[in-house]
Amino acid sequence: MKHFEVNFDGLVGPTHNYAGLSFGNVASLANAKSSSSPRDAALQGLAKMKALHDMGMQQGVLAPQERPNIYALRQIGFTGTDAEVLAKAAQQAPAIFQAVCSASSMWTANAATVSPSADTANGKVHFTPANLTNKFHRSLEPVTSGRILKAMFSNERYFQHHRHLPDNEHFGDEGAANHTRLCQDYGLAGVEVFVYGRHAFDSSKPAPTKYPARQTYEASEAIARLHGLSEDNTVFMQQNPDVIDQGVFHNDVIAVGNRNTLFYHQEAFANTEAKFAEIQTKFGDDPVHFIEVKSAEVSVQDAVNTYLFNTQLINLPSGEMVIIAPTECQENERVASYLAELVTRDTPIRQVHYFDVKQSMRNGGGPACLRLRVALNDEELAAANQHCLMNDALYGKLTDWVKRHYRDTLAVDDLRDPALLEESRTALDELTQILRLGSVYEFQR
Ligand SMILES: N=C(N)NCCC[C@H](NC(=O)CCC(=O)O)C(=O)O
Repeated sequence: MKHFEVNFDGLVGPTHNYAGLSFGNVASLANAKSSSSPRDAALQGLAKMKALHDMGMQQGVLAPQERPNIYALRQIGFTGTDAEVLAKAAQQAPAIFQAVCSASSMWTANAATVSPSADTANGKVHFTPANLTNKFHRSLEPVTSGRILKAMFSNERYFQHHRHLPDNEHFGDEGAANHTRLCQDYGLAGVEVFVYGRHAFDSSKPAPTKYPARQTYEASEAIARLHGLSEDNTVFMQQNPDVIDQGVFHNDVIAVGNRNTLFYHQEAFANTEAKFAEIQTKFGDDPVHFIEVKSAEVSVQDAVNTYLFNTQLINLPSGEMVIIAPTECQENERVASYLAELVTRDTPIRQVHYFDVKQSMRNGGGPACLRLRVALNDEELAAANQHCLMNDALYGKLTDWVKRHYRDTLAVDDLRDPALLEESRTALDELTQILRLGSVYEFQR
């Protein structure tokens, strides 16, 4: 039996914009109110997916969500036709209106936490959509994320879907952005590492003071319970509260793991030594490569600005491990020279590939934010929705679809245009046919 890690990248939605919605995410606040290009954003994302497919990787696509979210506006009392609801909300509650327009579902590392069948008690692949309660605009995602994931992984013999955790900050869950899995091979039981920012039910424990800790310990524990993980293959680690206060709003902004390698910044975690010892014990006899980047080599600030750790660490079919990095890393002298040197060191990482995902980066979303990892064996892969898997034909269809439906530029003021809602629905209706998802959107139900 063969085993793969399949990366499902989020397709950027037609309303991609910069609204400054994410307190604690430095890029989101810095670029607030700039104009965006939904078309370029979607094409940049597709180019990355196609390039990984061309490298021989299994690559998938995760559909975006319907925005503006009229239903959320109706729920809070705006009435009338869809156009009237939009106009009233834009005028009376502009900040809320911008939040319901966000294309933030593109960052699919926050769509769900996924545990592969090798780790779970019942031998199925488990999915729990993230509730994303810390940000209103993101809390609108989990129901549709769950529907889309079910439409992609519908076979109950192999896949089990859970409801998202209680919609409350005590169970704040940010999905795979705060979860990484170390293993000797994708098909073997691995160690699932959950990284949380604070304890919700114990205020005596350390927590950041300036910016929010989005992921709680209690949420991480709940996911491990739901997925039927055993204590022997689960580790809970706290993120260093000081780095959250420096703009590290998700753990995947400061650490990334793949197979036997954890690439991380010296300041990433609290209680690092004891937790790494636990990871090594649970991992087994083979050594885990803990690749530490020292603050003297790359500062936390440079890591946050360039997303050195929001890189994808992947194994090519040849077995070589490579880093997929944003071009921001190449443009920063210290980070670029660090990476150039890293691949000459005695670690499993052999190459660096740079990608332009600047449209996403301006909202604090690097290559790793844009993808949800799902480790599957060949039977499970065959049971998944094949129309969501990247190949030359799908790439052609999706680039054509983007060019026909997406605007080249979008200013925050354009969001109030009722035509944008219609454009978005027309595009998504066609997309569900291309990806054979069925009626996953409210407007289709
Ligand atoms: N690190 C990972 N895995 N994901 C990045 C998510 C970025 C996203 N930005 C935003 O939602 C900004 C939207 C705006 O400001 O318009 C967030 O903060 O949740």
